[in-house]
Amino acid sequence: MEKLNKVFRTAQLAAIDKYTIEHEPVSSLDLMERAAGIWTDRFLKIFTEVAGVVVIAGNGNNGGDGYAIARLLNRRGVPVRVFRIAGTQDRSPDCEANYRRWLTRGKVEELKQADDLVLQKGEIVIDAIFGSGLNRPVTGLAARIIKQMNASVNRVVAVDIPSGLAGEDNTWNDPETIVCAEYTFTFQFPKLAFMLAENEKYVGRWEVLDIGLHPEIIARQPTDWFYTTEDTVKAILPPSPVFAHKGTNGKGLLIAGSYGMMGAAVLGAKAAVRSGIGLLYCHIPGKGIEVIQTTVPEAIPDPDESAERFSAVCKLRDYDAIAVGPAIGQGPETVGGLEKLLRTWRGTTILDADALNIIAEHRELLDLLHEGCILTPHMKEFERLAGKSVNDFERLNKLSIFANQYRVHIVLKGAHSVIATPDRRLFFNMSGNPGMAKGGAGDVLTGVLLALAANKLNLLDLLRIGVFAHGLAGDCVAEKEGRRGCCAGMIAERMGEAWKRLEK
Ligand SMILES: NC(=O)C1=CN([C@@H]2O[C@H](COP(=O)(O)OP(=O)(O)OC[C@H]3O[C@@H](n4cnc5c(N)ncnc54)[C@H](OP(=O)(O)O)[C@@H]3O)[C@@H](O)[C@H]2O)[C@H](O)CC1
Ligand SMILES: [K+]
Repeated sequence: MEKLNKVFRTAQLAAIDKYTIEHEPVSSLDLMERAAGIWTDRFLKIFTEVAGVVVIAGNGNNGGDGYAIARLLNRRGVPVRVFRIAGTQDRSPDCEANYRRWLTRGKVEELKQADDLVLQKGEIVIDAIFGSGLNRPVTGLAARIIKQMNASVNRVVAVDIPSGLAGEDNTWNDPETIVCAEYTFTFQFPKLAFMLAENEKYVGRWEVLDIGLHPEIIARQPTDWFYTTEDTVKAILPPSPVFAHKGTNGKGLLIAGSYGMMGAAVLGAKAAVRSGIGLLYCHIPGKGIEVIQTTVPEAIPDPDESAERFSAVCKLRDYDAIAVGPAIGQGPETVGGLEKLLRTWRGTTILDADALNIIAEHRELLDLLHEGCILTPHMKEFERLAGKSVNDFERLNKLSIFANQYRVHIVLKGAHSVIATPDRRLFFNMSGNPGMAKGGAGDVLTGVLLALAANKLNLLDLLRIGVFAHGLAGDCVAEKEGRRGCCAGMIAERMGEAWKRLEK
């Protein structure tokens, strides 16, 4: 059964805690103890040589976690120093309880000014000032202390969320007063802010720790944000049919390439034939036949009447899906060809690269989009379609509005590629690595998606599967060759390895 990996708004977390406390049942103090224990175990697994830690604790429950973590680390033999920020308000009840428990083992030093935070070489700072309860930008002494932490060379590890970072929208925030952590161990759910590239400098590497919040409330709480992991894909990937023949595995058409730009067609075709398509037709400019035949012999060339570019698909066979766009250019004949295709073909249509650039320039074509359309822009292509955004969070909003307005599915490609559905849900992808940020990687994705669409998977499933598998293939390349050496051709080559890992 598919496990829905949900991302909740931080405002929903208190209700999830409350339900767990009442229905498990468990006291809130014991829940905090459990969370701190799991956090401490994971911290010591990742940070194996810890000379000492400095916990900076706030007054809310994030601070409570901090005091509990201090005690648990101290019990495991780690030298611990604990600081609190002078002049702040009363501690929450669970924070107070853990503050007192800590005082039985050590002292709490007060930071009256930022300079009081003097860190020893090798000490790791554990940031437990603010967690998911942050509701305004950090100011005053706490802000100065955060700046001091960020200026130090010591490693910083955040409890739940870097202090000062809001879980979702940071448009109103002061970037100078957010902790820049090297690692964040977060409780139960990733926060939406972790998915946005602009917050990477604060969150660092992050991991979700399962602290056993109640499954009933997790299932019941509504959200329109989800994330896709290997488990998700394994659960939704249909098994290969035992009695398959090339007809049952679907027939797809890839419209790609122009004279001198045939690489995109080759990459897309290679990826498609390695992703389970039964029959792949490649619509390429007349002069491109030899290129395709020599590089992807599995593909059937469907040459355009034009020797140099895409102008029209003369014969629409009984395709199950069509992908159009990689390196087709934006000349007038090609614009005409795309328009005709959108008017005559209403099946699953993957629109990428130049197809999107053409639509952005010829906005009347937007009206030809239909529910079978999948748009796969990278950030710049999306901006051409929907306008500039002040930050990643605003772009995410624009993405979901655009998908809803035109009733299409969109994959916004990036570090955590995100799928937007017509009903305004967002699905963040968890595979892939920075080594994939290379020319041609998008063409490979188009080929993968075409193969899955030809297999007649529903659009949301095929996108979650395809985007994840593409990222996984990139991870397979990076594991063997390193990130620097990763290139699009290698990702296409390794699709088979990714599929093997995902198939049951
Ligand atoms: N289920 C879980 O994930 C668990 C999480 N735990 C931990 O609990 C925190 C959330 O704790 P909470 O007490 O709700 O919030 P904080 O610790 O983040 O903040 C405390 C208070 O600070 C005030 N606040 C907010 N913003 C600012 C600011 N910019 N400057 C100063 N003060 C600020 C605010 O109070 P106000 O009355 O002043 O508005 C906050 O209430 C979570 O992150 C986890 O670490 C549990 O330990 C286990 C279960
Ligand atoms: K924190």
